[in-house]
Amino acid sequence: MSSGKLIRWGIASAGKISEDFVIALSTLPASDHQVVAVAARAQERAAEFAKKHGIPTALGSYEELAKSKDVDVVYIGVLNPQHYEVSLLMLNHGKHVLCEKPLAMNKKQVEGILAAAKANKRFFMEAVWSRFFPSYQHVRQLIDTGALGEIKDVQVNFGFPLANVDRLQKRELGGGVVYDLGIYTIQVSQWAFQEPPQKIESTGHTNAEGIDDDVSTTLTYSGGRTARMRISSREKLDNKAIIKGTKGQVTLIDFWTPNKLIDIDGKEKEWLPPKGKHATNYANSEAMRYEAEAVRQSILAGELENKTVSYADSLLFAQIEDTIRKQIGVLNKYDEQ
Ligand SMILES: NC(=O)C1=CN([C@@H]2O[C@H](COP(=O)(O)OP(=O)(O)OC[C@H]3O[C@@H](n4cnc5c(N)ncnc54)[C@H](OP(=O)(O)O)[C@@H]3O)[C@@H](O)[C@H]2O)C=CC1
Ligand SMILES: O=C1OC[C@@H](O)[C@H](O)[C@H]1O
Repeated sequence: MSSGKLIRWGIASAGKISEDFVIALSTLPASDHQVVAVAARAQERAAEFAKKHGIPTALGSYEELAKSKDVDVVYIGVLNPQHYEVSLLMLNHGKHVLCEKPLAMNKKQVEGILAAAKANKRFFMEAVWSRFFPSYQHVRQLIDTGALGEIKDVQVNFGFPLANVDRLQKRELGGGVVYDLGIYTIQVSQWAFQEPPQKIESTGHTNAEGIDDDVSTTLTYSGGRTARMRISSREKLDNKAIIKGTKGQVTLIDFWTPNKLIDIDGKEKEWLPPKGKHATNYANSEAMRYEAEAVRQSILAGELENKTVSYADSLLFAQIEDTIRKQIGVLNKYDEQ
């Protein structure tokens, strides 16, 4: 660590979400967060990215980033099938890590990553950024204080027309709507119920390559309470999460990136993150600033995990994803290893 409160980020991949994460960091105080290096599979791409964002070092491999002495924590924005190997690479070189969702291709890989984090005594977190929004923190409070009563039902839909996005549609790129969008609907249900589901029932459709592109799942919790979810890369859905309790309900609007909610009193409540210097590739990515600051706080406190997205959370997310994929018949080579 270079100073009392500064953390120095390295960025693994020069892709879209990596760029958005750097833009989000630029909205935080430079005395707290600095991006010191970016690495890509090709040096030129890293150099172009570094030039645009004023990053001092551009590296032509993730290995060089892992070995860098200037980096405290690595943000991993590579494609899904590479999350496992790049996480291990960084952890085994003593870096703290924030890795994009879905953490890995199955629960077994998640276990391997978490074992490496523990063995190396390094902070590790799956980048489930939604949970760090002020709106999610508000919902947490409503649940924990009993203001919503007993949570009975969660209804959540997440869909966009993403048929032309290769990383969602192609098996070798880690495609599948369960991996890409399902993680969000699962995590919001778990945010509400705070216990593992007792039953998981899914039906789904696949694309011509046999990759899931529209899936409906019901998670049943104790006492017959349910979360009903639909995810789709075929069409736009309402993208809301409605959390109903015995005393009231709350609705997260655009629930994966919710600046807004409809509160228990029926009124809208809004929190807006500041804009960065550049436009982002994905909607509202500046709000990744909340998770970035949580990572800093955890690292400064010497924590290996953050309670908002804990190791146990990531293991359960992966287990639910695995079960859904199995139920709809979308398994892949990682499931056989
Ligand atoms: N939190 C959020 O809101 C979002 C999260 N994501 C997650 O971020 C990750 C990356 O998504 P996104 O940035 O959209 O992806 P990109 O298509 O921008 O690719 C990201 C990086 O992956 C590497 N890559 C690209 N193609 C290949 C390939 N064929 N083989 C191996 N590596 C390849 C490249 O790394 P290099 O630059 O080193 O060449 C590329 O820059 C995914 O895991 C996704 O789930 C995505 C969108 C939003
Ligand atoms: O994380 C994500 O959030 C927004 C979606 O458009 C994208 O496909 C997904 O990766």
